[in-house]
Amino acid sequence: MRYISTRGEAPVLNFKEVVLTGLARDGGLYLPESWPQFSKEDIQSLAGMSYAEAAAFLLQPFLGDSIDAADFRKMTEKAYAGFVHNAVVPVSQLDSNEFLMELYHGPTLAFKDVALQLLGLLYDHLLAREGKRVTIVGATSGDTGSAAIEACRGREAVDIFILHPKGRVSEVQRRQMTTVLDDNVHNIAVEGDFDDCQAMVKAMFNDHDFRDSLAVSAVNSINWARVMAQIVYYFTVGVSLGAPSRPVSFSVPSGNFGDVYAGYAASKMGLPVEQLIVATNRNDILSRFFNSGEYRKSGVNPTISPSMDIQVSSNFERFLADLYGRDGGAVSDLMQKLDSEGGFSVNMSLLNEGIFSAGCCDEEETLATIRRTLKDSAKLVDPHTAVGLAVGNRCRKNKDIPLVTLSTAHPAKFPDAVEEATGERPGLPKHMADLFSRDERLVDLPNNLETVKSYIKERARILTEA
Ligand SMILES: Cc1ncc(COP(=O)(O)O)c(C=O)c1O
Ligand SMILES: N[C@@H](CCOP(=O)(O)O)C(=O)O
Repeated sequence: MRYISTRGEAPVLNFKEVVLTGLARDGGLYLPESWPQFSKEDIQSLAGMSYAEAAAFLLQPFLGDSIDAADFRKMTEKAYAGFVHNAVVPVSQLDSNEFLMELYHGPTLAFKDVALQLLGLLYDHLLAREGKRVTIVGATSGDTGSAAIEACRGREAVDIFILHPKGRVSEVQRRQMTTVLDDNVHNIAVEGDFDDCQAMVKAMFNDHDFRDSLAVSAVNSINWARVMAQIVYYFTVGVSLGAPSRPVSFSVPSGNFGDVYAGYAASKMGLPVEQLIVATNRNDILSRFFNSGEYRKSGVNPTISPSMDIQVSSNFERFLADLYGRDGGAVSDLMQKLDSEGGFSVNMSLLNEGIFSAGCCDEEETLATIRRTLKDSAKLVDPHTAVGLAVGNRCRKNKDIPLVTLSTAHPAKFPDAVEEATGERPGLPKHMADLFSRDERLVDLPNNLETVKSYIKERARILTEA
């Protein structure tokens, strides 16, 4: 499998290179040159497989000859061994044809673990073989950071620097990151919002001297391996609800457009998907786009679903690349317009035939949905999941087709919102019970690219131990 940049100007890479590279050198994102195809029989065969087996089976075509199949199979087994539920991603039923995909049974209680537990092992495997080291630089609105830190802590070949928007993640999310005291872990609280953090990370990749001297790599969904690993659960859950014999719809709480893009990839690979519903909080650039064709930035508003407080969605560029027939020049022009004019429009006729629908959910509806889900289905959900449930119900076109809402985080990560909605304060699981008494280590830095770069350069072992 070969990987090309959305902007068409960066070198074509193989899987190993794409995992270690992160953002393409032309500022674009890598994506596979073509989508692997799975027949009905292939998809049906997933029914008899464990999650780890299904992951190895579905992801094999993306690896090319970068990783031996038997080695990769061992990696998927190890990656998912730490999930507390044997099914890894179980499904629960809320109503007659409504389901929750429970993505929060990994070590940090959010869907990010599904991909990052595997990515940590991929780094080990690919770096050890060549005796290399990388400096990971990532941005988080709360969940990617802790999942990436958990996956990379203590790894000799990796230093990890995570930027989060100061005061804009939940206290549980912050502590999950800042109480990891391994020497290779660095937490930076930036005076700004998530978009500022993500823009700084991208700027570091676009500074070629900086990225080359530090061997900068990415744990955000700009790294293709992140999106790739997220494709698997659409298939396993789809099959458990009758695919490939009948289609399934998914409602996906969305911010950076990585998770829902993985669902789109699954449909391109052969999974029968009726609807992919993009559910946003009041940071609604994606919902506005799918309903009007206009993609236009506005300021980020803090909400009770803080991990989706995003207005510039990284993976949207991957979707644009497909929308424009992989025309790198057209994608570059649109991304340039986004920078210089704050937005752009696409012709609605390009979107009308697609499987996407979209909507947004305000704070009141989010709280009401948490409350109603507990009352009607005896299930406590987090605010991100509630956004998915509310919008999914509004945008659903056919009630005979199963609707699966992705439950992207455990309610205990957002205890204040859940308590406000229901009066119940969800407790942390045993392995995190002492989270609030652990020591924290982090640094506060201004929203200034050069200051953050200097901080990283002074600490990255690839430079200090050279
Ligand atoms: C709990 C939770 N739900 C939903 C999302 C949105 O996912 P994506 O950024 O892939 O659209 C995030 C952040 O990524 C998240 O942490
Ligand atoms: N919601 C995310 C934001 C980063 O998204 P990513 O999927 O690109 O890593 C978070 O919780 O950090």
